[in-house]
Amino acid sequence: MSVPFITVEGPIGVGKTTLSKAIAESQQFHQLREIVDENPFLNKFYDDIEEWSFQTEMYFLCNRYKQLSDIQKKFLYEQQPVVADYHIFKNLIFAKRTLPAEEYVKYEEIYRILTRDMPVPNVIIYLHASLGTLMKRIELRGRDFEKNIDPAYLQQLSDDYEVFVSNFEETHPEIPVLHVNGDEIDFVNDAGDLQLLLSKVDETIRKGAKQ
Ligand SMILES: Nc1ncnc2c1ncn2[C@@H]1O[C@H](COP(=O)(O)OP(=O)(O)O)[C@@H](O)[C@H]1O
Ligand SMILES: Nc1nc2c(ncn2[C@H]2C[C@H](O)[C@@H](COP(=O)(O)O)O2)c(=O)[nH]1
Repeated sequence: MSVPFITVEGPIGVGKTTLSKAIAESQQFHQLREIVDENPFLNKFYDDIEEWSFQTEMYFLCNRYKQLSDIQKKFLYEQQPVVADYHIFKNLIFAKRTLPAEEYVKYEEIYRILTRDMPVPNVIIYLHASLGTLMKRIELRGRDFEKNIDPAYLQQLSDDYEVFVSNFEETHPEIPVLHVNGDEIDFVNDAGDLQLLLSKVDETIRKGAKQ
């Protein structure tokens, strides 16, 4: 049995951080949260994606590399379960969308080198929702730099996630992926929905831990 390492994935604002916190609390797992507000390029990125994409993607990649290396040493090697609000593959989804092709090729090489010995999750929870729901939640969260987020960019990323996750499931059949429709399940305001979801997560963790 391997120690549970769960990642919650999905497009911007879908509820990854919120759900991973709920899982961490109910299962007594360590919660790994991605660093967003500290990213010095994100503000500028949303003003001019073309100009700032390389710095932004490299920052996210280096930061996640460091976080996951630490998690491996301090938690997973010690048999302590972890739930993260991202899978490192999200770097490729964003970078493919934001970098010019020739830069993406270089970026992907660096990504492969850095992630070669990164811990691999044994369960993925994939949250998805309609554009309307994502926009509402981003507004609710109220981050300044996301105020003028382009709905087309958000929709493209959502579509990219669908394609990526479907390919991932084909290439990694041993890793269970729990799909959650965020339009239908309100795990923030409906305690019944939350309990139902947590029990499905629990079932999926059991499946994943047998790998
Ligand atoms: N299932 C849900 N139902 C209602 N509100 C939600 C739901 N999931 C998240 N939210 C709200 O949407 C906002 C964005 O959630 P967050 O967890 O930060 O998303 P992410 O980490 O995917 O970007 C937060 O204000 C959160 O309370
Ligand atoms: N260009 C990139 N932007 C990213 C990446 N990871 C996150 N982000 C942005 C998207 C949101 O504005 C904010 C928080 O992300 P959530 O998915 O947690 O809402 O940061 C990335 O790799 N590249």
